[in-house]
Amino acid sequence: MSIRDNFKSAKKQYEKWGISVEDAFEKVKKVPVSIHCWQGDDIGGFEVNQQELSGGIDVTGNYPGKATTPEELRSDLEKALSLIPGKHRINLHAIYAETEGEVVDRDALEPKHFQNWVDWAKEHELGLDFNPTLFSHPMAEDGLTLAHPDKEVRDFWIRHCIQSRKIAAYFGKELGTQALTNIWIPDGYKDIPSDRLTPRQRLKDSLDEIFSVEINESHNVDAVESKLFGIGSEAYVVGSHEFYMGYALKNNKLCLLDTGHYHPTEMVSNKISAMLLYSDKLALHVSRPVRWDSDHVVIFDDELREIGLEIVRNNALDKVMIGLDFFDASINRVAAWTIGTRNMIKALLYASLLPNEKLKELQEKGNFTDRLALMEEFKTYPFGAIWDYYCEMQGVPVQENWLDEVKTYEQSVLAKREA
Ligand SMILES: C[C@H](O)[C@H](O)[C@@H](O)C(=O)CO
Ligand SMILES: [Mn+2]
Repeated sequence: MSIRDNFKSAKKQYEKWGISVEDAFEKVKKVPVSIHCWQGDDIGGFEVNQQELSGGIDVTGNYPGKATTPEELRSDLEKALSLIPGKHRINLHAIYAETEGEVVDRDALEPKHFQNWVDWAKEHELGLDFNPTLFSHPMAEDGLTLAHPDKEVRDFWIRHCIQSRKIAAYFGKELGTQALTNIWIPDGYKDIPSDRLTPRQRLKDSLDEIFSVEINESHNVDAVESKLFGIGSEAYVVGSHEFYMGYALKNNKLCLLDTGHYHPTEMVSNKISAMLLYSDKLALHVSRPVRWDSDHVVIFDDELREIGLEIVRNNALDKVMIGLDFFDASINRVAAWTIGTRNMIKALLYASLLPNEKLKELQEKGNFTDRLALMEEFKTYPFGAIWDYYCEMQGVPVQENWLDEVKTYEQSVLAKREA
């Protein structure tokens, strides 16, 4: 049977429940996923004085073919994008600036240092998002940045964040699509602090200073990303969830929830509806923590499906800004992007093909037997045939056929790069 024949027969099964597959396609097709550039080079970046990765995050693996220039990274992204259905965004970190061999410190970065990215994004009709990089830098050596006791250090990072927002606003203006600037800082302590309040007070003051600079909101929106712990900040993280949730609500900023930044049994899917009751928008870093914030490639697992469901059934596709954040250097990096991003989109399509209204109704009536039965049965509905047809319609490889393209790219491009 052809992809189309499989699709036609699968579609009938969903239609039994009044589910329009075409409507689901239309809905999902419009959702941009912000694809993080840093999977392509293990968060190395292109600074002239490149520093070791710091900030309590780690990339493991040494798969050959890592991008070492902006051109290589963009070429790898293009390859991945050609295998992913839909139109998406690319998420940059400040360390991906191109300064033509000149040493430009982070607090002096300007939009012009990202002009190549903007030109490339225009050419490929992509939106761009941005992150100031408050790690892998001598000024972040002791693991403290915006909450540092030394005002000179704080001021340096405040300037960097202000510049970052200006860069993102430039992206938004040039590309005609609002950029998201997400601030994540590593600040914390390895061991039990004797004062939790003072660093948090300093972080609050630093953020106030950063956001006191007015930026055109139609070009840029700001988010703050919390974390539970990192390597070297096991006992205390200044920017905890409660800290940023309070800050974001009070100051009209977006909370960014990274799925790897909570206690292992605490699920981001369970937070979305609660947070959307109090803020119009929310941002995500979809990742896969394996026992810790390990940033494994996103797979089509229970939590990803649940995140998709929470976004879809609460009509929040335009309220939740979906970004990815994983980095695996033990596998082909183009494949990593392709797997993780296809899975994210797959989860949204899966969620759009559930009888969500009926399931809500069953819950309201207290009919938990039917609710569970249907939710379980739908897991083995012929979703694969629908997904395959969606990929075909979107002009990207069906099933694992994309892997052949990655292998060809590996042989013809990645394998020729210097180790
Ligand atoms: C590159 C990092 O993953 C990113 O800046 C941050 O979002 C994070 O999740 C740190 O754990
Ligand atoms: Mn993150």
